[in-house]
Parts: sequence; C-alpha cells; structure tokens
Amino acid sequence: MPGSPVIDVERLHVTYGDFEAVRDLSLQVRPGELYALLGTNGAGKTSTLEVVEGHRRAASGAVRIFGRSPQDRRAVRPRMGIMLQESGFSPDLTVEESVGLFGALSGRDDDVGRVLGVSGLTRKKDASVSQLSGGEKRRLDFATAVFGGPELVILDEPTTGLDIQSRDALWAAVDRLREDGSTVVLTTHYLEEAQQRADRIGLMHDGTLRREGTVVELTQTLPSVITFALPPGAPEPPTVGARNGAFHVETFDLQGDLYRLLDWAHGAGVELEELEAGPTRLDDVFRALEAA
Ligand SMILES: Nc1ncnc2c1ncn2[C@@H]1O[C@H](COP(=O)(O)OP(=O)(O)OP(=O)(O)O)[C@@H](O)[C@H]1O
Repeated sequence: MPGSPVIDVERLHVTYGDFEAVRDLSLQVRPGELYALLGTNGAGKTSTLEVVEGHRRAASGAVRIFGRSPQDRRAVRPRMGIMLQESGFSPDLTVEESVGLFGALSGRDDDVGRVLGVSGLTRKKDASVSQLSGGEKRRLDFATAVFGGPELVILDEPTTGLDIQSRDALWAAVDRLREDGSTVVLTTHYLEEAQQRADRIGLMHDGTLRREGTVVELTQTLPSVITFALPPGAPEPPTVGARNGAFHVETFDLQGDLYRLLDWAHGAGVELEELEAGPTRLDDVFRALEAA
C-alpha cells in the first residue's frame, strides 16, 4: 500500500515505575490498512495504544501519527477516533446527548442520528448512560469513536461483551469506514475476528512484538495437523506420531499426507475414527508463542 505510514512506532519503551511494560517495540500501520495488535493478557497492547493515542508518554522511542507527535493534539485528534476499553461518560446524560457532546469534542462534523443508527443505538437514544447494559455501553463507545468518519480509528477490544448480532453490526460499520478509506487499528482476544478481517497482525507477548505479518505469513511457519484414531486390530498406518492412543501427524504437506493416509485406509479397508485435518490457525501460532 502506498503513502507514508499513518502510525509509525520506533523502538518504543513504556514503563510503570521500575516495570517495563513495553520493550523496544517498532511497528508501522499503512493508510487504509486494518492492523490487529494481538497478544496475551498483560502483553502491553493497551500501553502501546495509549502512547499512540497521546494518553500516555513513552519512556523512550518515537511515535508519529500522520507524521506528528501524538501530543500534538490539535493536529492529530480531529483525524483520530478512539474506542477505549473503558470510557468516562457522564451517567446522567442521555445516549443522544453523549454522542453529541463527544462528537463535538472530536472536532469532526456528523449527524448524531446517523451515528446512533450505525452503532445500533437509535432505540436507546433517550436512555441515560446509567441505564445502559454492558454491551450497549460498548456501542456508545464505538459511536463516539466513529463520529465524523475519522481517518484513523483505534478500537481497544471493541467486541468484548457484545452479542453476536451486535458484533456483526459493529464489523459492518467498520467495513463501511474502511470503504470510505479509514485506517483501523484494533486489539481483540477473539482471534477468529482478527484472522478474518486483519490485513496484518502484530503478536505481542510479555512486552515485546514477537511476530508480525499477514495471517498466511504467520500461520505458514507452523505445520498443519492431522489427527485420527484406529479401530482395534487395524494395521499400522503409513504415518508417524502417536499421542494418547490417537495418531497426531504434523505436516507442511497437508494435502499430500492426507491423500496418502486416505489412500492407505481405503486400500486396507480401515475406517479412520475421529479424523480431523485442517490448516494452521492463529490460535496455534498464539499457543506456540506462549510456549516459546
Ligand atoms: N497503570 C499501571 N501501573 C502499573 N502497571 C501497569 C499499569 N497499566 C498496566 N500495567 C501493567 O503493564 C502490563 C501491560 O499492560 P497492558 O494493559 O498494556 O496489557 P494488555 O496487553 O493490554 O493486556 P490485556 O489483554 O490483559 O488487556 C501488565 O503487566 C499490567 O499489569
């Protein structure tokens, strides 16, 4: 993708007292990209995003948003919408008032009714914030982030606590933003959402960025797995590896090995039990990261 990076993080360190929560992290997010920053609990994702958002200062390193310092709020904030894990809405304001107020503070123009609509909050517009459910509060957080269609949207665990319809609606709204050219950075613990939607993924563990790339780049470094069991008395199959009585085959040639196994089973008249075969998933990359 052409153009200067929307976010440019170089050798970032974030500390809390003596504790170094983020160490030597470098990453770039390109215009129009959906970049998912994933990681284990406490890996340092929120700390990193807080520096990018201008809410926290780096201990060292350089962070540029649209080529500017995140502290240059006047230049940067109107171009950036942020959905925090927890935000500070006044409990007595209505949903409509909250969207209007936070929208006005963003410095962007939009129609409050439109934003309530894309966030699934039209029916709740007259409810006070204190009356909202957890999922409805997340929708309100989302509404204020996407007000005015910012060029950069940062979503910290946007779908946590949302039911499946609300998640689908949120992703549809994100898709529309992207069609309009917005760049999106998000964190999530729902790996399948990142696997489906992210152009690139950064995987953090214990304060550092351990891996980065497309889903294909991340998953092709690990073998695919075939598992099956044999009925009693069956002959030995032409594969290696057994675990807990079931066979466990790790392969970089999934199709070839599966073909050979099924061909053998057919020829030997053996019915394979509990046969499972599939490409490497992001979950597997994650588990390998934690085990390393
Ligand atoms: N204000 C703080 N004071 C001290 N330590 C903190 C503070 N905020 C975060 N930490 C610590 O820094 C580390 C990174 O936290 P951070 O919230 O950035 O992780 P995360 O990757 O977003 O985690 P999660 O997925 O659990 O939300 C954790 O060990 C956390 O306990």
